[in-house]
Amino acid sequence: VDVTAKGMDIFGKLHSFNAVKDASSSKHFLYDGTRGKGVHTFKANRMPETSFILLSGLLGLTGFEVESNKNFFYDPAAVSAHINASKTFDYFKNIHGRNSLDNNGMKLVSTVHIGDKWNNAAWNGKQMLYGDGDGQRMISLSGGLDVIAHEMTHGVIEKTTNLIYENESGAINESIADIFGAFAENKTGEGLWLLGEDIWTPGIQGDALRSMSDPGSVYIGGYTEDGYYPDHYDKRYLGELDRGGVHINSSINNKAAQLITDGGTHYGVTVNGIGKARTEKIFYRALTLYLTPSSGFAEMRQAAIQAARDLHPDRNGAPSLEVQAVMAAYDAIGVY
Ligand SMILES: Cc1cccc(C(=O)O)c1OC(=O)C1CC1
Ligand SMILES: [Zn+2]
Repeated sequence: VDVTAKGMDIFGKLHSFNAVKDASSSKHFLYDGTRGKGVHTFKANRMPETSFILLSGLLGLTGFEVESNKNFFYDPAAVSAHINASKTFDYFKNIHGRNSLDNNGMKLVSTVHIGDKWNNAAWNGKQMLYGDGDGQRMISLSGGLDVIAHEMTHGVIEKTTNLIYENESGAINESIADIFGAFAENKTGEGLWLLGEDIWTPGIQGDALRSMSDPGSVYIGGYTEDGYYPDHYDKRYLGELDRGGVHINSSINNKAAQLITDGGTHYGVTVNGIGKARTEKIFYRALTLYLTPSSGFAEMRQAAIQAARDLHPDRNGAPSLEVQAVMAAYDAIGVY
């Protein structure tokens, strides 16, 4: 039976959400049967991430049902994961007409409290996994809507283009996940372009895991020449760490997405922005129609231009403002 349940998220905010009451008992489950084939959130009781990922892959282990007291859930990390998975489901449904990750209502399974102070979140090919963070560098990752939408977008990518998760195609994979992570969170102001800001270093304000608008403002140490995330193709990381820099070079394409949206001048190239509503449709169409598993930066440029041209055709032989913005943005990051 679908009931309305309540619970606090990791920031102490109270939410009402759909849950299910077991017909034969008064037990409630964090299962929302109203979105696709369901949004179901579990807990892993700090099972080591290696064994959880192994058992999840081998036996389809998802963890344990989250306890409730009648219809009140008192596991904030689980409530956060449940709320944010529902919000991301709604984003893909309402904005892109996509019914869950596989466009066939696929059940959204999340498991929180994986590992001990695990500073990670991951999509393991079947579900979302969240660590609690160590409390210094990160807090419970399920509290970041952009993190959750990032993980779920890895699921969408797998079910569509399935960009190979290494080197340039891996960087495009990561960038697409950041782009829809940011757009699903849909914050106004600077927060829009920050990733993980809500769950990153609780002791420091204004910083984040990554910045899409100013990648070079985030220090990552010895991975890159100057120790900062790259904001131009000529500054890309060419080593083999991080599977060929998938979380590093993603910042280059992230900058292009931010320029297409907001406009701006980058390395002397000026882009006239076209706003979020048109940019997110261009990237969704590029992902689902034009990218291929081995697509790198050059193919990303062509896919975005083609998607923009489909949605905003040339007029009297001249490219539309949207196509011009895409071309200029990729010029600005040095991808021709
Ligand atoms: C925190 C984290 C660690 C390792 C991999 C990922 C991953 O999913 O690639 C990850 O999640 C993110 O990057 C989200 C956006 C903040
Ligand atoms: Zn990722």
